[in-house]
Amino acid sequence: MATELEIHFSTSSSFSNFSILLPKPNIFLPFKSYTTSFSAQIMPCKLIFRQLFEKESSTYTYLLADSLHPDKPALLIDPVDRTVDRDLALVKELGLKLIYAINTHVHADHVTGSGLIKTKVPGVKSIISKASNAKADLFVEPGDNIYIGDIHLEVRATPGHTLGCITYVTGDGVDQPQPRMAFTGDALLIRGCGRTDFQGGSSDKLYDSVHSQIFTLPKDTLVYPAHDYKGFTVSTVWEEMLYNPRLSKDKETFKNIMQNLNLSYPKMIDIAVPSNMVCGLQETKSDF
Ligand SMILES: N[C@@H](CCC(=O)N[C@@H](CSS)C(=O)NCC(=O)O)C(=O)O
Repeated sequence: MATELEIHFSTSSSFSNFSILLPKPNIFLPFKSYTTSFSAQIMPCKLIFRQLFEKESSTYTYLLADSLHPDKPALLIDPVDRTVDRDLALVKELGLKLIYAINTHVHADHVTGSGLIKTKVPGVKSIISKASNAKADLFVEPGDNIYIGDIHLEVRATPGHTLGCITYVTGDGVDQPQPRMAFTGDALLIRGCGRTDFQGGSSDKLYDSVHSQIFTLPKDTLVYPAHDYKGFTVSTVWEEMLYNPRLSKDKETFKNIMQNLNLSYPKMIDIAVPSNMVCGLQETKSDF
């Protein structure tokens, strides 16, 4: 089986990371460099990270894996049923072992791919919050950690878009990806946030969730949402605290903005919600 030489470069002045994958057996040479020249400082950079897009619902799925672990364990955050084959092909191509298919919440606009993934890759466990009341193999609560090899995601409760919304944040520690990364689902979008008009939504709760659980993270924490409708891919806690047109305001102004969004219901809501309550398997045989 082909293995990869993975070289990571990062600059001290920006948040960007990029990697070059070369076909070489079993050798990892991680570097950290500043500006254009290699520095003597060599730091392990373990994370394989990919942001994947599903265009009909404008949903982001995230692939994370520990490249230094012999098994290369991986997880997918918010997979979509329509793009499961693409995502699994990537997992295979990169030589990863998928262990978890996890959701930030019960989606209303598309069907989760986690149930379908379980039928295609035996052994994968689906994960959702206990507060969602949805079915899955494993349920997480605030303070829990999800491990893939030596990398972990911390579970933070961020209700408000739905009752059971959670944000997954990469661990706090020198051996964890730097800067930290927050997978905010629909709680915090880039220059926006999830609507609060169904599924137990509450603008009051959403404001408190984002301010207490996300805006308290280090300012350089990268914000990766579940959707973007304008072409943005990533933001930071600092940027959203300053420039989010809803959540940078005081709570009363925020509640007023949310009350007057006047959005039409997602086209797929009547199919997506019941299906996602059973891990996306309503149409096929559920194993729960
Ligand atoms: N038009 C889309 C649904 C768009 C939408 O309502 N998005 C949700 C997240 S998915 S439930 C949302 O919270 N949007 C916030 C906003 O400010 O746009 C469809 O028909 O699927």
